[in-house]
Amino acid sequence: MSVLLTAAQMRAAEHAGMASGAVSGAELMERAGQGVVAALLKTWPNSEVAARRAIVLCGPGNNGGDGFVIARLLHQRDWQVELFLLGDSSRLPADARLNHDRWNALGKVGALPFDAPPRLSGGEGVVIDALFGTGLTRGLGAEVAPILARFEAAGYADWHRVAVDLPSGLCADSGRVLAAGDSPAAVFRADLTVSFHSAKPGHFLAQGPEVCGALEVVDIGLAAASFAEAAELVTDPGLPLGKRGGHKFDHGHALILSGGFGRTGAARLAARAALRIGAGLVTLAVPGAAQMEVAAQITALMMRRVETAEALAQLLEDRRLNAVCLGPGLGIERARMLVPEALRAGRATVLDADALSAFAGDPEALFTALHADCVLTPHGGEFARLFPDLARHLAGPLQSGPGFSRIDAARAAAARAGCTVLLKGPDTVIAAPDGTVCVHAAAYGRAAPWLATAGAGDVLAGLICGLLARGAGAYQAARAAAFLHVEAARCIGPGLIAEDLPEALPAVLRGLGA
Ligand SMILES: NC(=O)C1=CN([C@@H]2O[C@H](COP(=O)(O)OP(=O)(O)OC[C@H]3O[C@@H](n4cnc5c(N)ncnc54)[C@H](OP(=O)(O)O)[C@@H]3O)[C@@H](O)[C@H]2O)[C@@H](O)CC1
Ligand SMILES: [K+]
Repeated sequence: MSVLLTAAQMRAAEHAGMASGAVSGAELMERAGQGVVAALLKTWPNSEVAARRAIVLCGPGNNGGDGFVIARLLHQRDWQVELFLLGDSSRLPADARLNHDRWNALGKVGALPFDAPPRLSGGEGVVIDALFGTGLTRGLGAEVAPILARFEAAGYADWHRVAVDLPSGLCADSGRVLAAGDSPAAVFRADLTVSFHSAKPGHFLAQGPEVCGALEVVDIGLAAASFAEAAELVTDPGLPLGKRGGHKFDHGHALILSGGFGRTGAARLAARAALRIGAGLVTLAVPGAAQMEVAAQITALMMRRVETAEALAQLLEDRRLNAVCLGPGLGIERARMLVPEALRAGRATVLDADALSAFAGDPEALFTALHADCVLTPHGGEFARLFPDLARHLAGPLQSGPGFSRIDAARAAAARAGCTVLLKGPDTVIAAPDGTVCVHAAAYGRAAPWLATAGAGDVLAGLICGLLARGAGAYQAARAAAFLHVEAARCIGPGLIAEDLPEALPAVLRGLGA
């Protein structure tokens, strides 16, 4: 299992490693530098042959210390290296100071901010950003921002940009770019970010993937420390998805509530996803006026007429209906009427879209009715309607680090709601009320930009409902569905529309050995 370590957790892992006597700070720094050089040469093998020139920007802490190691290692490979330090070398922390002195025996230490733009003769090269890593506490102000801006100039267009641990300016915990007062937020825009031991939440959340470029995490010999509160990075479904025989009734019966005439498509998409992910039976609950429309569109799906809360209560007397999904295309009025009744019935329940927005005026009424087997699947806007205070914390400029993150927001929301919350986005966060949390990022090798399409959210809700019907717990169902949703999108690729997602599931499941 991969975990994402915050700056504080990373420091604790480092201290534990050093306190055990297994490794020294200087050794960790040496391995960090070696890891960056190895990743750099793996990414651009030609630069080893052709360019062999680097500008290294070092900051006043241990991130800068890594920069001194990188400069020395590249120098040993006959690279032309120019190095610049922000701050006073006598105030560097011990390991950084050691590596400063080792570099100083080989080459010059220029001062930052520099008077003249550094320029290694001719052609392209590599800029190494070792200004700030996990110790960044505030935005890059008037002293540092112009240094980075210099490398945005046309003369550096062909240069490769490598960030050490994190692009300077990016908050390790939240993936947000820190602001310095009213100045525009500044950040190093990397082509490659090389981090150590474990990825940080900031590599996957918010602006992280956009400014990190590619991400490599290198081993520096720290033992895997376990942090109960660390977020997991989702890289698998986490559930057995195969069917081991049995009758259709052994795989659950999902009930998807549909909206009225002309608004049934979203529920049909959700229902199709629930069926494809293996719910034994799926029934659409439809108002009378939409029955003809739905009947003309379905085959394996079943349909029941549900006009009122009483009709829903009656239907749910059938205990075989073990999972319910409300929201996609439901309509605000119908949601207000049906959601309380569905929650009263105590089934595993997914609430999405209109089922969330219906409670914008009175989120407390929803929180009181929810129970532990529920999953809320808000996107950013719906989240802000139910948790306006948490959304406000996420919005606007971040003035000091470590910053409030989508992990913090989803965790607080789940605790307040008393159920699983899946905060949707390319950086989806799923949190359980006990604080368990994971990040599912459609980023780097798993980017799925075509998933930003109408109806994709309805399919996600249907996948969760289908997995709930099959007996998965709320958190596990949401986690697995987020993974499968992106796998299905990646399976189709460009041109994807929401209808394709359920149809891609057989190939995805086959690929997973289900
Ligand atoms: N943990 C590990 O296992 C390993 C860690 N390693 C490396 O260490 C890095 C963490 O080092 P770190 O803790 O020294 O912090 P770092 O990011 O260098 O910055 C701290 C300095 O910056 C300053 N400062 C902050 N914000 C500022 C601003 N906006 N503008 C100006 N100054 C600002 C801050 O000043 P202060 O806030 O104290 O006033 C302080 O002086 C980590 O990212 C990794 O690269 C590796 O060697 C291998 C093992
Ligand atoms: K950096």
